[in-house]
Amino acid sequence: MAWSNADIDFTQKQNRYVPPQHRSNTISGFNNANSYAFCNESAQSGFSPFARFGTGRHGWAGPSSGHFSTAGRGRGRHRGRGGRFGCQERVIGSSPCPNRDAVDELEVIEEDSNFGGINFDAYEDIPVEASGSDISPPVNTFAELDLDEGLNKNIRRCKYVKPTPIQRHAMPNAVAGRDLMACAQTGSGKTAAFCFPIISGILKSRLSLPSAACGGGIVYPSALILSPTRELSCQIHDETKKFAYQTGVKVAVAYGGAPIVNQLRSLERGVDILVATPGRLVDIIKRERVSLRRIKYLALDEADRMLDMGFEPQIRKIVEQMDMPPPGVRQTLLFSATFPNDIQKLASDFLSNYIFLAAGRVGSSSELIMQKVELVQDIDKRNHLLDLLHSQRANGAHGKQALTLVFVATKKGADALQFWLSNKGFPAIAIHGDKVQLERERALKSFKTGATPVLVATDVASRGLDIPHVSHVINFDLPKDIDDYVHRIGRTGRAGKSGLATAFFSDYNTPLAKALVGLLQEANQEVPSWLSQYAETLPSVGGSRRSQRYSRGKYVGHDFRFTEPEVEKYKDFSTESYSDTCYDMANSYNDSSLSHDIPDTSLASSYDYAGATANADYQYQYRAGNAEDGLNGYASVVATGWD
Ligand SMILES: Nc1ncnc2c1ncn2[C@@H]1O[C@H](COP(=O)(O)OP(=O)(O)OP(=O)(O)O)[C@@H](O)[C@H]1O
Repeated sequence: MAWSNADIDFTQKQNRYVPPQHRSNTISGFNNANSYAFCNESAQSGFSPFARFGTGRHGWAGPSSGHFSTAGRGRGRHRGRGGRFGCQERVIGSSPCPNRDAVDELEVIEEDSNFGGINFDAYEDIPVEASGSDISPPVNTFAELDLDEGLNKNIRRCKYVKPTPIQRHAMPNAVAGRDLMACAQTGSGKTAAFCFPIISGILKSRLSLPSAACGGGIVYPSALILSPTRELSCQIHDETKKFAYQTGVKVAVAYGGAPIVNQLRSLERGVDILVATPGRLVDIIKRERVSLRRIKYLALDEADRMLDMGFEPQIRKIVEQMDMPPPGVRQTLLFSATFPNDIQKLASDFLSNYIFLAAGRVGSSSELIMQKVELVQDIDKRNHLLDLLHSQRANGAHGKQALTLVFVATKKGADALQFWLSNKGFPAIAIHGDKVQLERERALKSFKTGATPVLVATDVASRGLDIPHVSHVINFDLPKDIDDYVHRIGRTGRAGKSGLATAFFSDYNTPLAKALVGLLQEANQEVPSWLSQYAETLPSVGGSRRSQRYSRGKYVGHDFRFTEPEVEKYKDFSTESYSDTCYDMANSYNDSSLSHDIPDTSLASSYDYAGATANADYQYQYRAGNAEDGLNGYASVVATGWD
């Protein structure tokens, strides 16, 4: 069902977003989730494809500036956990206990709380922006979606009682057959947001089409879900199988590093939904074991990653040159927690008349994650890490084994740190692109079960992985790109639970300072004064283009179609220009960080270059930069080790 202008209350004025802790009981804005409103002033004068939705009790009061208050973040109704990780650790170069109050007030929602452990209150106040034409209104319950009964049963089995904000908004539109570009914070339920509509659509079309059609040894799946890493594909496969349990919808997975024979065998049994990494998918298509000719649903998880750097040519090949029906014929669903403008632009090639959704600010980190940044020079990092782990061990973790995920820049660094930690009495295991798949799987399993409570990882584990009980993410080496940081810390603070993220900032991370300050402020986190000084006194000498969005004091917060320079081009689509705050055309692509002289500890950059597999098929050079598209900085970057 699409909603019309008549459903919209044009009378509301745009207000600033008021963080939950600053709200009184007086309700401002809209009273319940059934009220929709345009919050930008231009919308009041007539039609606009933009809508913003309140997602909870207080509704969306509409930020005019998009800046969240940097004041305290009390969430009174929850019990505290002061000292869980404590502030007793030695802090090098930063004031001790910079965020003690925040620690004390952090909520702890245990597994056995309502709704399968998800704390929906934590999401209630997240503003959702939707743009596009004929947007379906959000739902408050899964029942409103009119899903297949088998799927509904599985949703209940999974203890999904109520949809998260991104699910409330994305699902009705996806069920209505619309293409989506959807952005929501890490751990906020994006997987189900694209899985449920796909399963439901397949079940509904069952009446007219034979399932998992097979002909001449070739299978013709109806849905393809692509993700950048093997582990993430396995996870999505597991999740999708749970949701499709006993519905007759067949789900299979194909990913590199594992024997292809087994995967082909499982495909032979028929497949409706194929979850895959791009490299292995191309392989099985070339072997003529799978055809994409009947794809009705294409979902890209971590879509910005899939269309960034090394993956984009491969994705383009799969989507445009391998028999897949074109946009408009198939339905395309793109999801991620980050979506820089330049990638949005690229992504629009794969979409048709799509709806853009953003639950929270595009690229923002969850406020459920307490972020600490500490000034630690490279030479001190190991000892500092040890102090943190000792302190954590001393403080205990509610009788549960707290899992700590430590991100480093290089595979060598991961192995070395793992070995060193183990020798120091902290059982650790490493995961990176040089490990064979079996080792990677073992490492993950050992970490998940708590057998090895410290996982040292490169960025291969930074996106999408949903590991319960990861209570602390430590950026031993910070990534160069702020979006990578957002994904890394997003391995904690998931599904409404709180988490802690500590970053070791050294002089080499100077280019990230401004972006980090912006992100911390936006997420209501304490900004150490020394970090502000880095940001202010040392101008950003490069940094990735995405990092620069903060340094310019503006956020990528919106649908790129309606950011200033694009309005002309998309005139037919929108008669209004969007007057809200967050313009950021990615017009500054100079990424000198890629050519920086950087120490060995951060050599590999966030793309785990050295993870390059021997198979040349998996190595893609991003298109050589040219003055026209401004992508000079990305020439010669090889992004591998993911698939
Ligand atoms: N409606 C719901 N009710 C209860 N639990 C949910 C619901 N939706 C998702 N979850 C759970 O929340 C967790 C996080 O979900 P998911 O992995 O889909 O997050 P995500 O947004 O894709 O995160 P990332 O950006 O890191 O990939 C999962 O354990 C999932 O089972």
